[in-house]
Amino acid sequence: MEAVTVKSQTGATAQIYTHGAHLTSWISSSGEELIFVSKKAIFKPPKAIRGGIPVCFPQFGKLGPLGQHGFARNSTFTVSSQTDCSVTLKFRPTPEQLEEAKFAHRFELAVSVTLGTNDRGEDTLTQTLEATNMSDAAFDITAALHTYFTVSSIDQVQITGVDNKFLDNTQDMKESTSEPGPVTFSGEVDRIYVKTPDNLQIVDKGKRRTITLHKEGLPDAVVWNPWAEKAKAMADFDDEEYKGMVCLEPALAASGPISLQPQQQWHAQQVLSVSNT
Ligand SMILES: O=P(O)(O)OC[C@H]1O[C@H](O)[C@H](O)[C@@H](O)[C@@H]1O
Repeated sequence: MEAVTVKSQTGATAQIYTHGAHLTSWISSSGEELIFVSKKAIFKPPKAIRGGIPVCFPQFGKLGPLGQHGFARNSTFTVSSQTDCSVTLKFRPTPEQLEEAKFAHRFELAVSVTLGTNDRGEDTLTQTLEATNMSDAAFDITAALHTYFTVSSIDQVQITGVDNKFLDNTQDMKESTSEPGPVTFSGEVDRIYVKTPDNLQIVDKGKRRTITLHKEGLPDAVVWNPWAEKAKAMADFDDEEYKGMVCLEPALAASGPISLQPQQQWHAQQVLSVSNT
């Protein structure tokens, strides 16, 4: 499978597969891998790669009639432009792909990844989505950047920025509440936090590292760790790997869908930055 590598001026790198415009690695300028990919991941289309950043589009999860997380992550993109530190990949489904996905509308989805630094000198990764409705009727979209972060140990991790109310996907999206304060992990977590602030953090005490996730156009945030039982049930995920990963996914999920009118464009992005504490 074809992949592109981009490099920042400070030596950070990222790898993006054309299959799904799927980012599978982001190595900081100090040489740390920040993204989790399962050692059992299957690199064979149309299967989505387990880990990295699957692009969920035009549907998040089961929030619509399509297959889980839509079909962009199962489809091959083409590289439309590239520089040393940036790449843009595009996907325009063919009539056959639309038929197979049972989706009636033509669209183009562009995914860009750009590496840089912010004004504090921290490594940044900016990932943008730009969708254009190329059909003559409106259609509904939900979406997510399903980001798998690698962590020292899940019991050393806290997610801050979300409040304590969420929809619990382990209980049919029941409205639930946790203790106030950061999210911690001691069992399966599969939650949609609706309309969160746009800055969220993954605080990894074990690695003494904080990743800040700034999102735009993606009002919700999904937090996921499958824990032991679900890990065992996934063929492309090793039984113990849940201890070394967490997903924090900026999403247009429960706040959606958005109706995209003919010729209308929709933009969204996440900017990840990393600091050592
Ligand atoms: O197995 P996948 O289709 O890649 O989905 C992996 C996970 O994605 C999201 O985080 C959902 O909230 C979970 O319910 C789902 O299990």
